[in-house]
Order: sequence, then C-alpha cells, then structure tokens
Amino acid sequence: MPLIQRQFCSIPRCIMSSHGAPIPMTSSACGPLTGEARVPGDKSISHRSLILGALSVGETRISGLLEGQDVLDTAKAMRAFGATVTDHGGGEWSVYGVGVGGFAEPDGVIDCGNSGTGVRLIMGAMATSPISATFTGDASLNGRPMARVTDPLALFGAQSHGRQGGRLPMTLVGAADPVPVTYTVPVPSAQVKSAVLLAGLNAPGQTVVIEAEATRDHTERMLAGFGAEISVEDTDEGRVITLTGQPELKPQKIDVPRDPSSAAFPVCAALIVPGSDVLVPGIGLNPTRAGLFTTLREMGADLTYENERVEGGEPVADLRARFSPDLTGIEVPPARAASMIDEYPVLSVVASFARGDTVMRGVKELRVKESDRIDAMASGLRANGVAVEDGPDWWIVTGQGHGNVAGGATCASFLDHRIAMSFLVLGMATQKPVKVDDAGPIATSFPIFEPLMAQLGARIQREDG
Ligand SMILES: O=C(O)C1=C[C@@H](OP(=O)(O)O)[C@@H](O)[C@H](O)C1
Ligand SMILES: C=C(OP(=O)(O)O)C(=O)O
Repeated sequence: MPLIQRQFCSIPRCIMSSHGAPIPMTSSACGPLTGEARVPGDKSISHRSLILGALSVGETRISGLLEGQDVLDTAKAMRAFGATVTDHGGGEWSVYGVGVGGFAEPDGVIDCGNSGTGVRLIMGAMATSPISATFTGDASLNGRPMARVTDPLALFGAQSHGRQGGRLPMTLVGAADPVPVTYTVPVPSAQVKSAVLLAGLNAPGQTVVIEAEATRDHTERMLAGFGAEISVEDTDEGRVITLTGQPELKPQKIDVPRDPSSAAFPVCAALIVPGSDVLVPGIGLNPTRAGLFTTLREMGADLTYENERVEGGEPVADLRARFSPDLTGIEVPPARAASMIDEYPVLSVVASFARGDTVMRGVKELRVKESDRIDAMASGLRANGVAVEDGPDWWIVTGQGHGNVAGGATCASFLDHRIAMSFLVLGMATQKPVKVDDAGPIATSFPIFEPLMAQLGARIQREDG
C-alpha cells in the first residue's frame, strides 16, 4: 500500500489539504467501475497509534498510517506535547514517546482542524497531567459539543474553560492530583469512552468505563497491545472496561489496516454503477466497524468477502462489490448504528437506488458530526430527486430504483468529508451530474479519493477542468 499511496499522491489531483479556497467538484454517470481500490489506513487506528506511541517509553514504528489532515493534525499535536514524531515517507512513521504522565505543556494553541477524534482523545490523554493546553479547530469542529468529554474529565479533577455550550476554543487544565473514575458513557461514543480511558492512564488505581452500546473498540485493543492492564466484561449493564492506571506503556510496531469507512465509498459506488466489479483488498471487519457491509448484504447487494483471514488479531477480508440491480430498502436495526455510524451518509445514497424505503432509526449522533449529517444528506438528496423524511433521531429514504434518480443539483458539503464523498458517489449513477460545492474536506480522511475513483473509471471533474 505505501507504494500505491506514494504513486497516487504524486498525482496533482490528490487532495492534500482541507484548508483554503473551496474545491467544487462534479461527478457524472460513468461506465462500469472496475479494478482494485487500495484505500488508505484506518483513521481511528492512525490517531490512536500516534497518541499511544507518544504515551509509551521508547520508539513506536507505524506503517500504513493514514496521511489525511485529521491524522496529520494529531501528529503535530503529539509533537507539541513533547513526543518526537517522524515521517519516514510512504506511510512509515515513528513516534518516540514521553511515557504516561510525561506530556510537556505546549507553547502554542493545539489546532485539531476538522477532527473530533483528534481533539477529544488528546484532551483525555492530557487531562490527568499537571499542564494546560488550549484547543481549537475549524468552523465545523468549533461547533461540536465538547461537554461530553469535559464532563467526565472533570471527575478526574481537570478543569475546562471554553465557549458557551462547551464549544472550542477551549483551555483544559489537567488535574495535578488525578483520582480514578467510574463512568457510564451517556451517548454511544467511542471518542468519549477513549477520552476517559486515556485520562485513566495517569490516574492511580482503577478507572472503569461502562458503555451500554458497544462502540468501536480500538482503544481497548491497542491499550492491551501497548501493555496496559485492561479487561472487558459483557454484563447486563453493557460493556464494563476496567483499566489500571499508571502503567509503563511499551512501544509497538503497528501495521495500520485499511479503513472500512473509506472502503465504503468504492464499495457503494460499485453497487450502483451498472456493470461494476471492484475489489477492495485488506479491509478490517472488526464487528464494531462492519455494520454497513452487513446492511448492504441484507439489502441484496452483491458484496462478498474473499480471502478471509486474521491480521494483527483483527478479522480482515478482500471485499468484492458488483453492480446490484435488485437492491431493496430495509429497516436498519438501531442496535447496529454504532458499528456503521460514519457510513449512514453513503448508505443513504445506495438506498436512493433501491426499491422501497430504507429506515434508519436511533441515529441522533449523526446530528453532531462534522455536520448535521441527516440534514446535509436529506437536503442534498431531495434536491437531486430523492424523497427523504426525517426526525430528531431517524430518517427514511425512499428508493427510486436504478436509473430513476434525477441528479442535476449542487450539494453543500458543510466542511464534512463524508457528505462530499457521498454526493460524488451519488452523481456516478444519476441521470444528470451532481455537483459538490467543496470537496476540500475529503483531504481529512481520504486524500486519494479522487484519483482512486478515477482509476476505477469514475468521472469526477473539478470546476477548473
Ligand atoms: O473513536 C473514533 O475513532 C471515532 C468514533 C466515532 O465518533 P463518536 O465517538 O463521536 O461516535 C466516529 O464517528 C469517528 O469517525 C471516529
Ligand atoms: C465523525 C468523523 O470523524 P471525527 O468525529 O473524528 O471528526 C468521521 O470521520 O466521519
């Protein structure tokens, strides 16, 4: 993968930055999508590799790190807290860590850009050290709720001073004398769970986190891999995670698997573009992440798992997605929401080409992502001829069937990479092209999206040609 990534990123069309002038893009109906889609490294695991590397004693080596803006901002933040982070090229990185409790006070403001995961996990990681840091982000991140992490961090003894409503910019004053905490996470959020666990690292004694609904478990798995004493128990209350504080974390060699959330885009595009046959190799199928693929199969998608194997303790497969003319809308089980939370936007695109209604309930969290993802998708889909109904924590997309989605409208991406990519996928199978006002945010998670999709046969054009 590093080779392919290097190859793609030498192409001028690689989206390397989410900052700066808007980058409008239009996608139009194309011939079959075919070939191999080697998507970049997993964003969640990339953030955690850098942060846990920075909290270890010695050198962590990372290959296949996602070099998207979100992760690059976390790398920069880890340097500001005193770790030595080195980019060796081609997705190979090293982090020389300062150990649990060893973070230095940063000189400047920590700018986490567009990344909720970055800011929330880093806040957790510093909250139990006697240092202060001021965090900010772009307009999207500065509008997102932070009380969900500062509330539990206050229980450890940390103090936060932010804008009204618990918004960034915000200064966090770490606890000088942290105490361990038992905390039940009130919303299904791996970011909140992870912030509490990372704070628990430097609190003496046992920190316990209880989550009623299982969310992605990379923090638990990676903490165990770095040598922390951590146990997970399934109980009637939910998953009970117990972490013993003040371990010495041991540096690791990490091979970041490819991101299932990025794989979702070429997979979904192949399902709706007639004649397509796309292989997306080496995708992690951790059950806490794979909900979209289960859902698509239930809708009748021709999506198969090939070469199933275990890599680095995680189930992995090559995904083969072929054009699926007979998709049917389904009711997505709300209990599955956490395992596909970032994939609802692109699921709503596939649902537009199905027959019948796709009903998505229990998805309130979609309203507090980089954008209000229900609003963003509902308004863009309606403008392109798809009927959508929505309420506070649900939405229903009425499928138009293949060949029947009009397209022709411009959609706002609202500084949200997943919204931008979803509408570009929509335009690959609509009657008229679909324009996205700003595709720049795609750089946060999938900088090679445009050349990768073009290589499969997609027709994506920038305003400037
Ligand atoms: O922990 C993580 O790496 C993530 C958790 C999810 O957010 P929430 O914890 O807010 O659900 C997800 O949407 C985000 O893309 C990545
Ligand atoms: C929600 C997302 O990311 P974050 O919360 O890290 O900004 C995402 O990548 O879809």
